[in-house]
Amino acid sequence: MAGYGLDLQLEVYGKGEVPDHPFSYEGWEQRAREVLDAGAFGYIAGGAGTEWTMRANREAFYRWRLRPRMLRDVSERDLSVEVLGARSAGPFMLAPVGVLSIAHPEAELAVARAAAATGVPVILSTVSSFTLEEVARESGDAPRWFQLYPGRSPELNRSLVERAERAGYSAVVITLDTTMLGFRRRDLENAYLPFLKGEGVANYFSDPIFRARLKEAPERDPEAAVRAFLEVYVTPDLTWDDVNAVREATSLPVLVKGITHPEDAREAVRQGVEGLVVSNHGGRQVDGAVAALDALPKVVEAVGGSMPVLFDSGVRSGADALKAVALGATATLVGRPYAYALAAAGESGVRRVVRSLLAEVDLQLALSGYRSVRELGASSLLDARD
Ligand SMILES: Cc1cc2nc3c(=O)[nH]c(=O)nc-3n(C[C@H](O)[C@H](O)[C@H](O)COP(=O)(O)O)c2cc1C
Ligand SMILES: O=C(O)C(=O)c1ccccc1
Repeated sequence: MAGYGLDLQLEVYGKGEVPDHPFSYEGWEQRAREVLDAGAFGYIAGGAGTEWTMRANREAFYRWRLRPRMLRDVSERDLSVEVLGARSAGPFMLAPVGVLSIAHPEAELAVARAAAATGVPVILSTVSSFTLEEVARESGDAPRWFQLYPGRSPELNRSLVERAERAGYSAVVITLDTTMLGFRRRDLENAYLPFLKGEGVANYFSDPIFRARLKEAPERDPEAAVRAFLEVYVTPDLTWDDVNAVREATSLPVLVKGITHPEDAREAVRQGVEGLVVSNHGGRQVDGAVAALDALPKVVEAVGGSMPVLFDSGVRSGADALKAVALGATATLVGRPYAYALAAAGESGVRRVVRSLLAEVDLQLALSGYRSVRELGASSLLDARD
C-alpha cells in the first residue's frame, strides 16, 4: 500500500519540522538564484531571444487537464518505465546538462550518485565537467546513457562513443538542435560563455584523438585547446550522414534529440534510429519555435509506435510528466529542475528533487485511478480548447 508518495508524506509530516528545502520548482530556482553568480544563473535559466518559446513550453501544459477516474483499486502501483533496456523508477530521466561545474563543484559526479540512489537514469552530456569515465565510476551499476554532440572530426566522435561504450553507457543520444548556441540575450549581456573559462571540456581534453589535433597539450596551452574545442563543436553542416557514421561506430542503440517536426520524425523512422527525443532544448535554441508539448502528438503519430519517443522541455512536476506520457511519450527528461537543486544543495538536492517527482507522480497516478503509467492515454486528458 505504501509507495513513493506515502513514504515521503510520512517522512516529512512524521518529523513535524519545517524541511530545509523546497518542494516546488520555483523554490529550487530561487535557491539557485541566491547561491549562483548572475552569469551562471542566467546561463542555466535563460532561453533564446525573447524567451517566448521557453515560456510556451510551460504554457502548453496548461491546455491539458487530467481527468481522474474513481473506484479503480489502485493499491498496487508501478511507476517504473523501461526505455531501450534502461529501467527508471518513474517516467523520468535526467536530461544531459553540460558544464554543471558552474552550478556545483561536484557537478556530474553528484548527479550520477543521486541518479543511482533514486533509480532514475542519467544522460551524461558531452560537455561535462568530469570525464565520462569518472562519472561512470560514481554511477556504479546504475543505468546511464551518453549524449553526443557530433563534432567536425569523425574520428573524435568515434573515440567518444567507444569510450562511452567501454565505460558502461548503454545508449547514445545524439543532439541535433545545438550545432551552435542560440541567440541568448542574458549570456550576451553578462558576457558569459562557460567554455571560455575551461568549463565542460573534460571529455575533449582527455581524449587521445582530440589531443593529437593540438600543437601543445591542453595542460600547457589551455586557451589554444579551448579554441580547438570550439572549432570542433560548431557544426552547421551536420546531416543524417553524420548520425549514421556514429551509428556505425557503436553497437549501442542511438537516439536523436531535438525533434519537433513530424517530417523529421518520419525521417528518423526511415533512417532506423532506435529512439528520439521530442525537445526544443528547453527553449534555448530557436525563439518562436513550437512548444515541445504541442509538437509531441504529431511526432508520436508519425513514429507510430515503432520506437520510444522521449520528451523534454518544460517538465516541472509529476502532473507534467503524466500529461506528456498520456500524449504518447515513453518517459520524460528533466533539465533545469535538477540543475537548480544541484546548485542549491549538491547531491542531496538532486536526490530530493527526484524523490519529489517520484512521490508526486505516485500520488497523482493513484488519485487519477491508474496503476501504471502505461495505462495513460488520450482518454486520460481533456483538451481545454475543445
Ligand atoms: C544549462 C543547460 C545546459 C544544457 N546542456 C545540454 C547538453 O550539453 N546537451 C544536450 O543535449 N542538452 C543540453 N541541455 C538541454 C537539456 O538536455 C534539455 O533538453 C532541457 O534542459 C529540457 O528542458 P527543461 O530545462 O525545461 O527541463 C542543456 C540545458 C541547460 C538548461
Ligand atoms: O547550453 C546549452 O543549452 C547546451 O546545450 C550546451 C552546449 C555546449 C556546451 C554546454 C551546454
